[in-house]
Amino acid sequence: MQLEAKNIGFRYEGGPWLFRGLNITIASGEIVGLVGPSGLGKTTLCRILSGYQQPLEGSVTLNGSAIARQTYHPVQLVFQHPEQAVNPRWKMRKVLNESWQPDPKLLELLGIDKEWLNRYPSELSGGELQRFCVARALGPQTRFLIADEMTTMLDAITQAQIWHAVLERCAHSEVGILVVSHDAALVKRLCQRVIDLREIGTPS
Ligand SMILES: Nc1ncnc2c1ncn2[C@@H]1O[C@H](COP(=O)(O)OP(=O)(O)OP(=O)(O)O)[C@@H](O)[C@H]1O
Repeated sequence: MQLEAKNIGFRYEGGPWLFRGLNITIASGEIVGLVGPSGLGKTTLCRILSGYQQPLEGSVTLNGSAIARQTYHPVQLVFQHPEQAVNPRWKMRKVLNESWQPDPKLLELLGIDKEWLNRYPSELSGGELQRFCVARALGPQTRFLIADEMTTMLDAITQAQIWHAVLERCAHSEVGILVVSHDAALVKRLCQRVIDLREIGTPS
């Protein structure tokens, strides 16, 4: 299976083109890095790949077909700020089970304490909350994971634990991963190949 962005272009209203004619392909089971200086459009590209934003030009397809918008999205995005990704009025049990019921083994792998399920998001640390966002994104229908600075805010131990869990799960189900990070060492350690946005986006 392939996630493919073809000839995509995007600009925010009134702003310059962030990229045009951009092509990127990720295959099942592949771990690809995406790097580039701040403000170039990495997060915007992640939002386009995962269906949160529509490109102004070009298309994003899965095995050549458009991705249905109404159903569980096979391209899941986890970004840097988990507190912005959850409903503050829901307890964590409801947040966790929003789109699928993660199995106990995954919760254990991610170090999710059962006691946290009865708390509200504001009663958890950023690292604890991010574990839930990762679990939520790894449903059986997930084919690609877009990790946009997913562990940037976290300490080294939490970062290692989360990536260990993600790599194990994704390898098992051949989920392809796009790792967006300013941490060059992390990208080098995790990724089979690395794309520099400066080399694929050609604003004009
Ligand atoms: N909703 C928006 N409306 C207008 N401009 C925006 C919006 N979101 C982002 N931008 C602008 O688009 C550009 C690209 O932003 P984006 O967050 O995609 O970059 P980035 O490469 O991910 O940056 P960083 O590495 O700092 O996270 C920036 O100049 C930003 O100010």
